[in-house]
Order: sequence, then C-alpha cells, then structure tokens
Amino acid sequence: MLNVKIDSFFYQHQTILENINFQVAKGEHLALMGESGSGKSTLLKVIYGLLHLEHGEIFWGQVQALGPQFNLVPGEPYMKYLSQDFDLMPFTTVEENIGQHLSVFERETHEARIQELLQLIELEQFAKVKVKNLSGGQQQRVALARVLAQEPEVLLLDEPFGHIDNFKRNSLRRNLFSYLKSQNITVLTASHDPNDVLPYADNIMVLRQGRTVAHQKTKKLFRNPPDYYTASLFGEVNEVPISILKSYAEIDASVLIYPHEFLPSKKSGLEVTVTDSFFKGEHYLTKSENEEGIVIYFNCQKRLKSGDTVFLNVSLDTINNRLNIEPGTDTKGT
Ligand SMILES: Nc1ncnc2c1ncn2[C@@H]1O[C@H](COP(=O)(O)OP(=O)(O)OP(=O)(O)O)[C@@H](O)[C@H]1O
Repeated sequence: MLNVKIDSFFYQHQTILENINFQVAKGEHLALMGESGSGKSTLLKVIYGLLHLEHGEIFWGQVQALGPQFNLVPGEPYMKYLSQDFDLMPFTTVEENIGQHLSVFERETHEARIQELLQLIELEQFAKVKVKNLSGGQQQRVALARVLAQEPEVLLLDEPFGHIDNFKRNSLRRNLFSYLKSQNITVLTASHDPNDVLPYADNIMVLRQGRTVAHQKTKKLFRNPPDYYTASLFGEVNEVPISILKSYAEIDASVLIYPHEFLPSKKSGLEVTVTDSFFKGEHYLTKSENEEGIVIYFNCQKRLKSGDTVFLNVSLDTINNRLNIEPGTDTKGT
C-alpha cells in the first residue's frame, strides 16, 4: 500500500499542494487528472523523492520514502518515475538503453527480457538504432521500457503518451497497462487525456489548484462527476438548469449532462435551435441554444444546419443519478 500524506508543499512561498491524503493499494492503478498547473507533476515528484516534503510523509508499506535530503541519488529502489523529459543515453542504441537497467545477476535472461520490452513498446526493428536518431515519440517509448526494465513495485508515469502519435498510442496503452496489471505493479498516471485514463485506471483523483476535488472509482466518477470542473476533464459537458427540463421544474438546481446523454428528436423535449456542428468522426457535436440563450451541446448522427429546431431528451435515470435521487421518488414538477 502506498500511503501519501501531504499537508503542504511550497515552491518559494507559493503553496503548490495542500491537504492531499490518499492510499493506493498494491497493483492498483490510480490516475491523476487536473488542468495544466493543478499540481500533478509536482505530486509525482514529491512522491518519488525529487522534491523535499517538509510537511507530510510518504510510505510504501512500512518503508518511508525519505526524499532528496536523505538519498544521494533521488528516488527509492522500489519506485520508478517516468518524467515528461525522458532520461535517455542518446549515443547508445535502444537495446543498450534498456539493457543498462537490467540486473547484473541475471545476464543469461537479458536478451529475452530486452526482446519482451522491445515488443511491448513495439520497437523491435529499432533495437540497434542509436536513440538520438529516433523521433520524440519513439524516444518516449524507449524511456518507458527503461523504467520497466528496472522492475519497479510502484511506477509513476507523467503524461506517458504525450509525444506518441494516435497511430501507436492506442496499442501502446493497451500493451502497457495490461502488462502492468499482469505484473501487479502499482501505477500512478498523470494525464490530461481521458483516453489514457477511462479504460485503464481503477480510480481517479482530480486535482485543482493543488487540492483534491475528487477521488473515486473510475466509472463512478465519470457517471457521477461532483462538479463541472471534474466532468469537463472527460470532454464537453453541459451544466443545465433543471428548470428548463420540464418535468423537473420545481427543483432549483443545475445538472451536468454529457452531450451523448441527450437524445435528439423531431417531436417533444427541450426545444433548441442549432447554431453550429462539428464533425467528430462517429458523430457530430452539435451546438445549440434554447429560447433563453442557454447553450447546449449534444451529439447527433447527422449534420444539422444552423437554424434547425431540435427537441432534446435525457433519461430520468441520468438526472436522478446526478441529483442523487433514489429511483421511484416523485420529482415531477409538471
Ligand atoms: N520549479 C518550479 N518552481 C516554481 N514553481 C513551479 C515549479 N514547477 C512547477 N511550478 C508551479 O507549480 C504549479 C503546479 O505545476 P505542475 O507542473 O505540478 O502542474 P501539472 O498539473 O503537472 O501541469 P501540466 O499538466 O501542465 O504538466 C504550477 O503553478 C507551476 O507553475
């Protein structure tokens, strides 16, 4: 179990992290989400021991992570950190970069292990190429293999796919996260991208201005985000006053609705006028306004023209769920 307790962390006199307390079980994958500057990288650096934590403590089981004032070389032996700047040896080959971190006591298995890691990062044909001749995305993949070669118990990943194109990203994410699960490695991944997080993380912690605003199981957080900030980390979201959704007219509150949760129809529902339409591949993200000028985004299978009238519907379950209303409760205002 990783036990993180940060009362506060400062850069100069500015508080960057405050009251961050959480635990990560062995083998669990926790994603750290938050806007740029919210403190995700700083949190990973504090946990890894690159930054000195004066007010707080980090434990892995019974072992305390002591930080840079106690360790000559930053970091703890059981923990590895993949930073946004990859720490590679540019003038040596991909396989040498990976092999450098394999145990000297297991020379006979080196070759097989290097092959396994090259396969995982899909760079088998680049084994003999010098790292300086690789693209940024390829270098990031080598950096990933290097930290895995060290067989950490805890792996801290800071935007691990930031330089990797979409073409490789999907398979790499699948390979990497299923490998980490199979090895029961505890993972903390800082990422802006919900595609890095939703399919793979067991839990998500959301940071805002250095504080925790949510810490929840992945599906639960996506389905029931506590606020607009959290929901918007997953993509476009609407904050809709319930008064404009007819059957809820007596409730004075807003509800968060994702664009895919609105079902457009030609007949009944919330009447809106289309103002714009954006092709997203599988659907069009459609921008619209109701008569009071409230902007609503919804997904539509076909392209609608500006000025078209549409009626939007959202399921009662979705609304009750967001409002924490038990099924069967009478909430009707009309
Ligand atoms: N070396 C530093 N000295 C002073 N302030 C810093 C330093 N590094 C980061 N900060 C500040 O700490 C805050 C948190 O930065 P951090 O890099 O942890 O955010 P982040 O959530 O990881 O952002 P991003 O997603 O853009 O990487 C920011 O306000 C940043 O300006």
